[in-house]
Amino acid sequence: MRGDRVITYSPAYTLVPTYGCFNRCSYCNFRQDLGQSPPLSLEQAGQMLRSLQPTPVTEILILSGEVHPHSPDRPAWFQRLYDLAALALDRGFLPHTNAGPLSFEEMEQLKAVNVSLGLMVEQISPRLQHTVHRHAPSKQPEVRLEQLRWAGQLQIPFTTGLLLGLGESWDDRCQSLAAIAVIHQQWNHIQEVILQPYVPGSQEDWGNTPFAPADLVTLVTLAREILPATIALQIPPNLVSSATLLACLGAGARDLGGIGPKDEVNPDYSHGTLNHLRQLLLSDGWELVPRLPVYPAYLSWLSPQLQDQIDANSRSRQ
Ligand SMILES: O=c1nc2n(C[C@H](O)[C@H](O)[C@H](O)CO)c3cc(O)ccc3cc-2c(=O)[nH]1
Ligand SMILES: C[C@H]1O[C@@H](n2cnc3c(N)ncnc32)[C@H](O)[C@@H]1O
Ligand code: MET
Ligand code: SF4
Repeated sequence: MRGDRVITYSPAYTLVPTYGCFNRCSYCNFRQDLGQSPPLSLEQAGQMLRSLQPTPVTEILILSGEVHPHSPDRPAWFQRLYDLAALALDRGFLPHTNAGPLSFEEMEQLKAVNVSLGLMVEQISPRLQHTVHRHAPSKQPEVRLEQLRWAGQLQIPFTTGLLLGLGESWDDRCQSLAAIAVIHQQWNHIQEVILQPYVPGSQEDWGNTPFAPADLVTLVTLAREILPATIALQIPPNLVSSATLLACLGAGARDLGGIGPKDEVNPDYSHGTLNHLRQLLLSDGWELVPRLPVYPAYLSWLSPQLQDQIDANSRSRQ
């Protein structure tokens, strides 16, 4: 059954350095106003990591609200991102950070303590800067695409994706995918593309209609045509029905992303049990298999220290 019937997921736990964010994306269920969210201390993180040590978790997803690039608070905010990733590594986990746009130097520093980094392109249509991203300077398309280029230059295995249902057209979606494909062509660093449907949550003001499930299946088909075959397509299983998930797999999606106790981005939609997912996939002949937050093709890009850590990690979990 192995081979072309395998679907992967990453056993993950999410650490949130801060929910405070200077952007206000209309659809966000995560952010708090700056100063309202006490930062996660290294002591708290250390305790949490200790409690995760006997579990199958390998990935620590570090997902953060953002401080303005020119704010005097930026260096302390960045230092915490760095320290949390270093701590997670030290405790035997593999960090993946998605904290919004970084400077080139910040990205270079995080490469030393993360096995991959991530940033959603979301959509490259500039029209959204006048609607859902009116108060979100970090979501300027050119800023996002520049992040992808810098990650390529730095040889950082990278996760990106589209956020769907923001008011974009089919042409916008295809152009966003094409922009990712063009950048990947130059550096070969995009390991996976997430197709993330907008679903309404209880913490946002926007409350738009959810992205249509049939359109998600169509988009998987289109993405498979636009992106090279080596890039995995990821569908978050907690945001779609069982039937839609199976249809997306049938259309070419091959990964379910990080699965853990809480989806911090969509806290109203918890992941079912792994057993339930495994059974569902099995009913269509798919085998659900854990993976690391770095895809195998990119291991040689990591520092010798990170490679050693991955070796130790796989030995301890055999
Ligand atoms: O549990 C989640 N994991 C999210 N992840 C983690 C993802 O599912 C994987 O665990 C990592 O990409 C590692 O392969 C993201 C990673 C990114 O780089 C960018 C966006 C996301 C979004 C989510 C998300 O909404 N929920
Ligand atoms: C971590 C990533 O999650 C996405 N994101 C933020 N809010 C939502 C939502 N309500 N639904 C789906 N995805 C969302 C953004 O694209 C962000 O970059
Ligand atoms: N703030 C970052 C982004 O939007 C990551 C977390 S979003 C909940 O890209
Ligand atoms: S989606 Fe990310 S950038 Fe936008 S408000 Fe939420 S935390 Fe901030």
